Amino acid sequence: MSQRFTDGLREENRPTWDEAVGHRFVQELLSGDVDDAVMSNYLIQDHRFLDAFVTLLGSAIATADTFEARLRFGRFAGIICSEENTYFLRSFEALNISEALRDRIPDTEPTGGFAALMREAAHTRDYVAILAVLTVAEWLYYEWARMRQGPLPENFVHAEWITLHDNPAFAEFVEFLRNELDRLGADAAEVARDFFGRAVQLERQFFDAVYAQNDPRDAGTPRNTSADYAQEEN
Ligand SMILES: Cc1ncc(C[n+]2csc(CCO)c2C)c(N)n1
Repeated sequence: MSQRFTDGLREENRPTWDEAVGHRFVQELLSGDVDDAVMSNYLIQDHRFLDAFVTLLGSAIATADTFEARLRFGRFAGIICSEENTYFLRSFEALNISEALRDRIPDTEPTGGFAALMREAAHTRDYVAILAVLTVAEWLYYEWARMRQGPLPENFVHAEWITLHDNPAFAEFVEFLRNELDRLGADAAEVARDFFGRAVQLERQFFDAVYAQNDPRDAGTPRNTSADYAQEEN
């Protein structure tokens, strides 16, 4: 049997893919040991990621070449715009992160890079480019979430972020995305490889960035001397 097109894409990006799936953040999340400051950094940035992601999903709804695919994207958009958003809001409350504080935290470079990539893919109006980015974002998360061997962490902030990406409905959606990209990608391989590869790089950088920052809950206090917050003085 010949290799799936999406398996080939992953193989081309294997080292970076594995660095993301096996990232320190993932390991600490699965064992329930992520520091609150790190989790806060992650969730603040990821909540913004979601905004551009929903834009990308909208473009998938608009460009899909079958009614069946359009319906699946539509149902998925419904879930993300409801349950997932409340997860973020409940987590921000548990971590004591107010909306005002979130507003003071700038985007990290990977957050900005991801938003730009997703907007670029959406703007192409090319279903293959859109699928390539969506597939990385979903498949890579499914791969790390299903690596868990021990019990779920007790903290809901950790546990729910794992179960959101490790459940039968999500697995089925990942399989659907891969099938779509398998079906259409080979005839537009350059576009698929370009967007897929850039998305994998950004996934790894996104995890790296959460360890490169201060505790966001210190934003605006003297300890945080980053020029990123200089605007606050004005
Ligand atoms: C940087 C980053 N990459 C991928 C995902 C995964 N993801 C984004 S939206 C969505 C759908 C519902 O969970 C999923 C799985 C993420 N959260 N953050």
